[in-house]
Amino acid sequence: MKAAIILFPGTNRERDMALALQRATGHRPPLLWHRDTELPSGLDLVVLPGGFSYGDYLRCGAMAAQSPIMQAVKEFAAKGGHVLGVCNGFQMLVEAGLLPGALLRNASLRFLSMDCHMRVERADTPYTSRFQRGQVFRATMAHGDGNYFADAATLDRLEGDGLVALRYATPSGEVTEAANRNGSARSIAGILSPNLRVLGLMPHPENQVDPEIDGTDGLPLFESLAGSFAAA
Ligand SMILES: NC(=O)CC[C@H](N)C(=O)O
Repeated sequence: MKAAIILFPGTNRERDMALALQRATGHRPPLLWHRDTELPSGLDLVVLPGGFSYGDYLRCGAMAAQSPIMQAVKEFAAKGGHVLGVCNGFQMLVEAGLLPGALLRNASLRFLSMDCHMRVERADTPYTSRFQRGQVFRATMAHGDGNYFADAATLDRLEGDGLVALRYATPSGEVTEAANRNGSARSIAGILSPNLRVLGLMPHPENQVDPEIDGTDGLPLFESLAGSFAAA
């Protein structure tokens, strides 16, 4: 799998993301600067990592979505390329119109830095094939604006088309209000594009990829990706 990670001013999770991808694929992806206008040829996956791009002034991700590289990312996605956005990267994907909805301020109006659990809603996607459907995994959330919002028609379409990839849940897999710490609509933690190739999620699976640091709950996501390209 040939992946690249895009760096914006204020991105801070690119190294963790590179290590997670390296763990799954055996090689370290290059970093691209947001002012680049082209993606390397033969790329399989573009990653928009977390952070505080442009200091979160305006809305999180709104300015990054206007960066020169985003035009190339949109073209890449339109041609069927895989794009993963985590946290600030998810915010960029919605700001760029690659995924629907918006990430509002957390319902508590507080920045949340804590572990959460997510339930895998479908395991037949390039990002989740190494999980079981209904499996719960732990990840770290660290965001001020992670409260997923979309109008009822959009939420119904996402649900009806099976595009809700991940939902906040208890460790035993129940979707409860208490498990949904940021107040997201329908407890949505991550959504997919209709072709299942663009995934945005708020928690950080790249935090849990090393048994010696904080376990490997997030590793199957990266292994799923690596596996889907190895099989291609
Ligand atoms: N860790 C992140 O990517 C945080 C995203 C964004 N800065 C927020 O606070 O919501």
